Amino acid sequence: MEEALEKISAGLVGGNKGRDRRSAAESSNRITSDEVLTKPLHSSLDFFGSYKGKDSASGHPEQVNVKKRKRDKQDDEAKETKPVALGVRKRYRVRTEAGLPDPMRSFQKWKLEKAFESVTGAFELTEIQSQAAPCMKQKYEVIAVAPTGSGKTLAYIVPVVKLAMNRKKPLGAAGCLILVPTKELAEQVARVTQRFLDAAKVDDEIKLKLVVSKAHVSGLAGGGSKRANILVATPMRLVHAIRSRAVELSRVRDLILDEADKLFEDGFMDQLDEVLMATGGKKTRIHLFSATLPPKVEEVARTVMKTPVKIVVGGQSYGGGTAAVDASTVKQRFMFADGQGEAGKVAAFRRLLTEGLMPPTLVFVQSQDRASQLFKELVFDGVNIDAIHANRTAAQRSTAVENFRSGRVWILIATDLMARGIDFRTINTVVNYDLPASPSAYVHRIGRTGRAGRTGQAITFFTEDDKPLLRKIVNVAVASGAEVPKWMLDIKPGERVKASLQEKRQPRRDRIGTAKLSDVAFKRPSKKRKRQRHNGIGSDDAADPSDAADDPGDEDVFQDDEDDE
Ligand SMILES: Nc1ncnc2c1ncn2[C@@H]1O[C@H](COP(=O)(O)OP(=O)(O)OP(=O)(O)O)[C@@H](O)[C@H]1O
Repeated sequence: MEEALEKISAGLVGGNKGRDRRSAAESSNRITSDEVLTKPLHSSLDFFGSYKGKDSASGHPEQVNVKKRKRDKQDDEAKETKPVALGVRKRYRVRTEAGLPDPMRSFQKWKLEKAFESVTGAFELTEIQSQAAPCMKQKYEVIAVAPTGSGKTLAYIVPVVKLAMNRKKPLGAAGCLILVPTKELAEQVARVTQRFLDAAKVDDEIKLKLVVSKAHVSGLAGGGSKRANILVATPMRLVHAIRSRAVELSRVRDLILDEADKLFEDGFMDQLDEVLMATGGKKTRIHLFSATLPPKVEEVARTVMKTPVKIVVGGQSYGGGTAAVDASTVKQRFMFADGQGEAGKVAAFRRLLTEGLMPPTLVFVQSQDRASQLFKELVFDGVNIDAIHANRTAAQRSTAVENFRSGRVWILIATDLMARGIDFRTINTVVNYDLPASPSAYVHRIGRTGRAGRTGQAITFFTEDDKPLLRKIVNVAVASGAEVPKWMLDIKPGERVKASLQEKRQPRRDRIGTAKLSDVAFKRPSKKRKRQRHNGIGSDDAADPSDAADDPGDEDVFQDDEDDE
């Protein structure tokens, strides 16, 4: 990550100035990558981005821009008196900077409340929606950190649609670009956006295009992107489209980086750089949305933002960054599942099954291989089970997701491909069969349950080998209000040192199997049970072990799936 950040800071510093960016970077005013990484540009902001300085006219970027934006006063945001706005923020645990637009209570004044209601089934906005939407509408660049399942997607979709509706002259090219790390998430965001456009009855004027496959890129080639107002894309596919001149991004006014911290990781960095170069330079506002935000990502992102404002909902700090977890909706449990090595984990999982694990259940493992092995191990147990990871074809992944959504599959085994953004409202349980590789991976994985005000539970297995990293993850759980046994907080400091080394280097694990299951209190079902059909899963030579947690290389695998589409 460090390496990647240095790469982007070296490449991007000098500002997001579109095609003249390189020359700007070469100018004598250029900030070196060292400066970016060691000297916070916004040292006058406290941890949550509140302004601490005394002199608002001293060149502080947010303050300057707040003044400039007085011209927007006539905008039709819900205006509330100051004390009411403060009360709303306090009640909502929203931390933000002074002088920003007041939070909105509904989208009534934008005449979008009915569309919003028809998509969400709700009239009231969530915290992040109430604060991020008016900021985006008033043309700030938003850094939004809010819990998983708190409606961040519509927090950026609604203002972007409102801005497009207000545009007097068509831009003649996409005005909004939404970038997300996986194909599954892009499809979901596009689906939500299209539903919102339809419900708002603006689908004739505001066109959406999805760019996640070769076919999509070819479809854009004949000037298709000129007829699209909103593009939703994954980075690699978009880069292909840029290189083949299938898209025109110079008119992009709002660039939304959803799961922003992921997009700033190694595998995506060069692509992100290329996308930024193709967008509209100074005229492009960049927005970051995520439930987790490491400080270095924020620092680097701010170097390419012009009017950044930070909004944090219910955030806790972890490892110096911000994570938004809502422990009131996700009950977190940790289970020691060792004793028999990997067989101990299989036994523990079967115990959960016999005790009545609440489906639908999403089970996370650390690699494609392990997803295949666990599937093979459980497929005879009489539960409807499937697996999803980047080594399956696009069609297999879509079927797995569809079957899980519809309830035909109760237990879905997944790699971290499914850890971010994916919205299955009804997931009751998340099982971290393998400990996540980092606290942020933990936050995103457990956030697949307890969404949109529902409750759910997250059960995390760990073994002796996991103890060093466990402490960091337990810290996030505790900070979010979860209760853990005291001994977990007593892991020795020496082990904590090891944890920093081990992060992202997950332990080598034995193959998942039943070799030592003699002591397991679970009756294996008859072998006669018909084997579930499961294309592509379970072959020994199947997978590339590098389909590890948080591996942005997952996207590379997507590129090979064209024939399925
Ligand atoms: N105001 C609202 N009231 C109730 N439900 C809502 C509201 N806004 C959005 N939702 C619903 O909440 C669910 C989660 O929304 P969304 O996927 O945008 O969450 P998110 O914050 O982006 O989560 P993640 O961090 O996991 O990506 C969706 O099913 C969405 O329809």
